[in-house]
Amino acid sequence: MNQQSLTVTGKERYRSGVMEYRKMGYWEPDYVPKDTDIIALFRITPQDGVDEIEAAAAVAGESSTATWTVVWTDRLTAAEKYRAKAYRVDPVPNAPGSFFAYIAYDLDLFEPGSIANLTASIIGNVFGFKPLKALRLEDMRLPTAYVKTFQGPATGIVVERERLNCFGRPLLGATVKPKLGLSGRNYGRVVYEALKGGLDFTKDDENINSQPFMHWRDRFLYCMEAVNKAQAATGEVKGTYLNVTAGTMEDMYERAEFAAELGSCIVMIDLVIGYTAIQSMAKWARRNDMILHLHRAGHSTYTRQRIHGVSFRVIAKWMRLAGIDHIHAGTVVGKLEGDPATTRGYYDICREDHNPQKLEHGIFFDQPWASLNKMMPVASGGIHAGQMHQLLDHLGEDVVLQFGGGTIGHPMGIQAGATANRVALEAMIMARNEGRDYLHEGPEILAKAAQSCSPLKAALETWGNVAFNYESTDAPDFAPVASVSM
Ligand SMILES: O=C(COP(=O)(O)O)[C@H](O)[C@H](O)COP(=O)(O)O
Ligand SMILES: [Mg+2]
Repeated sequence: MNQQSLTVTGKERYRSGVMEYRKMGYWEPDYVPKDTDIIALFRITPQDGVDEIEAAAAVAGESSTATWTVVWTDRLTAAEKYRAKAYRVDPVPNAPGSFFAYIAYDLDLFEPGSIANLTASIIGNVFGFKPLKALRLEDMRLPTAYVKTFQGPATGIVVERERLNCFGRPLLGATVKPKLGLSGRNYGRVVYEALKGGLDFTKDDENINSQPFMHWRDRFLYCMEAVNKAQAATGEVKGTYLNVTAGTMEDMYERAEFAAELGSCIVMIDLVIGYTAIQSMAKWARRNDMILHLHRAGHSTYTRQRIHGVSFRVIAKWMRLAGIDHIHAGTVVGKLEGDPATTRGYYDICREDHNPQKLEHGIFFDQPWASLNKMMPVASGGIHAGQMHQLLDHLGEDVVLQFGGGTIGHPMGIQAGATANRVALEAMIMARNEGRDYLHEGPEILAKAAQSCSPLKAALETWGNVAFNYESTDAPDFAPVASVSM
């Protein structure tokens, strides 16, 4: 592999016509990234006959200053500085035809505090570029100087726990089911039963907005009545994520304001509303002392395949910058995609002050978070009480465990479903706190707790053996290798 600089200099560089990207200055193997540079790691799969260095240089070019031909107007700018620089290309181990390309971008290329601006460069035109068969954004290093231009999570894990008065255990939630079709009053009944039975939160599903069968105001009114009644009945702080996703920003603000007026401690949005709308809602949430929950609806359309799209670890980083408090981050054991090591990487991005490089979890760079609040990961999608030991082991304590079908589908009713989950969780936390090997003794711990809790007994009988054992499509297909330090 040619690791020499090929950049053409002097008068020749600006001769009109087409010049390879690597000759235009987008391939600089000697470049040492500055502390303030943004670094992107792409997995590139060039078309047959396109060499990897040219492909990497093209990605650097098309995601920064270049077009397909030489333009003399470059000379009116600090072009050497503004050009993104591909500085390292490694073959992906065990994946012939794929390469990791490291590209550094000067901080000046980006507007402070704007995910929209960042993404317009990094995942803009370049993903449709013909010389590439496929392109995947695997990871990014966001420098402190850039991180500090964002607000970060509106509330954060510490303050969320203080507001909820809940410490030392994962939070418990449930998604109201069926996803669509319930009237406001029946919907509120589901919320009340689930909260009264022992959950901390219930939530709207991603596609509940304001449909003919239940307009949003009805939902909010019945849900908050249920929250207030459940709080009075249990003496605990409860919440329900009111989904304020709507067709316009104005509608979302109107819904969020009504939620605040009714005393809700949390509102919810879907990833599909877009980065700018997400940032606006995060600012609103900070101004209004509101926890902001994000459902990642839509992400699998571009995060799931190893060779093309954007890794969810990058989306998680962008969302921490943008100001989300809760983010769906996978369950490992549930019904949706989730390789254990890769998922662990996502959770670390949400919850650590600083992420050290950890290739085995898909973390390619040291990532400082520069005092931005932490995001609470949410585990949701096909989980049930019988998996409590595995969930605690994989996901830790600062997480919302969210059982939709696994609460509402309980044979003895919704309250019983909630109680089964609360008892299973508390039994597991007690075992952990007593120093027991709860992962291996898990089934035994649950069986013992079920002896004095008939809802848990019924949950284990109904779902105890349900598992979703499929091969992951997003586990690394390469053995992690020690990387060269930058
Ligand atoms: O409705 C559910 C889960 O319902 P149930 O608990 O009945 O399966 C959520 O939309 C998924 O969590 C989304 O997936 P993810 O959290 O992975 O984004
Ligand atoms: Mg859902």
